[in-house]
Amino acid sequence: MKMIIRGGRVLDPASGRDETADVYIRDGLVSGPFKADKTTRVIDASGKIVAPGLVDMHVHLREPGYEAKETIATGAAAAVRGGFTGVACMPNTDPVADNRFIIEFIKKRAAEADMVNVYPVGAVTKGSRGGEMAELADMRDAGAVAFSDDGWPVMDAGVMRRALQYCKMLGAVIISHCEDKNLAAGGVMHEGYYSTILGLKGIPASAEEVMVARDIILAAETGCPVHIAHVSTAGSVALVREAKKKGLPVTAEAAPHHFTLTDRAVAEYNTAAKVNPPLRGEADVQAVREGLADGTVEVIATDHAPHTVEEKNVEFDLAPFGLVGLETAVGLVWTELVHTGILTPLQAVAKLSLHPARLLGIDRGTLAEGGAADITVIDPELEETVDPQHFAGKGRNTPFAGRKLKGLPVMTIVAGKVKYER
Ligand SMILES: NC(=O)N[C@@H](CC(=O)O)C(=O)O
Ligand SMILES: [Zn+2]
Ligand SMILES: [Zn+2]
Repeated sequence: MKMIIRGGRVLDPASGRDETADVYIRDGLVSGPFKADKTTRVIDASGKIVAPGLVDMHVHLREPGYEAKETIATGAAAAVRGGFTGVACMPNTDPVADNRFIIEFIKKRAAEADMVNVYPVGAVTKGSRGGEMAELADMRDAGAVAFSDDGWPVMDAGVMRRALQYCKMLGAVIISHCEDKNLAAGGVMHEGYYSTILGLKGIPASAEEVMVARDIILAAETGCPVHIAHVSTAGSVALVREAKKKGLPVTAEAAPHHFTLTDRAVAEYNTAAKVNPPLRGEADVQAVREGLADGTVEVIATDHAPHTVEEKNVEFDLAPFGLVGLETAVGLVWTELVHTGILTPLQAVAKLSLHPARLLGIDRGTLAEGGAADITVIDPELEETVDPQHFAGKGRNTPFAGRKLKGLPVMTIVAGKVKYER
């Protein structure tokens, strides 16, 4: 199958390319120019952005074990509808992805779904219980792209230090869910004005920040890279910024909900706004935006965390943490960051494709000739009101229902095949 995507604004952050051009696809790869014949599909992309396929380095696909929330197939469908050609899935499944057999199972399921590239993340510790280290080398060998106990922190600094040293040897990054369990204990939302008003137990900013500081100290001491998942506070952004200034191997990601919403979204005890780390205050949201703008936060990742309606439809205290993000991410990035001038389109695309691909060490995130034809086409002017009933994923737990978004994915191409078309 041959394809020509004509006349779009081609953005390729790897080369800084930003120009109106045609993109050619042949045999699943980006190719040099050729003449269209009867077998060539020609797509008119005028007025649209043509970007390397977007990579979400932080999603929860829930399989094995929690198939009522999501499966690899439904998560993959949500991904392509959201403009993503690749997703890295977290190991907090049942059983936990802490050995090569689960990693292989995930890859097999992903191949059967034949929709999107799925990059499994292996657990740092057995069962993600924070004690004994998991079989990292074995999982790496089976295809784990990174390691994380996401959902839980690695509370024991000694274990974290040893895991970092291992991961450096393996050439894989550790993705750290920064949460001091003692400081966060029992909290269900951000500790601040709204937690007081609502009478809900708060999670202080310090619960995140002491762990970010610890991980930076360990990265400095060992020289091993650490990636901070879902940064949510002004203090975390400042710590990462300082670490980078010192040249330490520290990177960070932010989720759309953390650069868009404050803890005010919880005000009607809306469990769709219950997430970990929690939605923070105004100054935190501002700081995350500044961190994105100045390059401190180089990745945007959704932390797509589907739960069933039944699980979320309970008292706020009892509801699970997490919200779905795959199908609203591009719209939120464009509406909140690009149309507002915080990021250029090229910067936004870099944070959604090239940067996560580089961190995971995968051969994606560029439109260079000869590479896999994973491509996302975005209409920056297209508007839509979020309606969770239209989601391809199983989760309906979004705090963005009814919100108007401008800038949406209109075509998702994986290895030269159109997997989503609006
Ligand atoms: N973010 C969340 O609120 N929940 C995630 C776990 C996590 O990312 O820490 C989940 O698995 O549901
Ligand atoms: Zn987490
Ligand atoms: Zn997560």
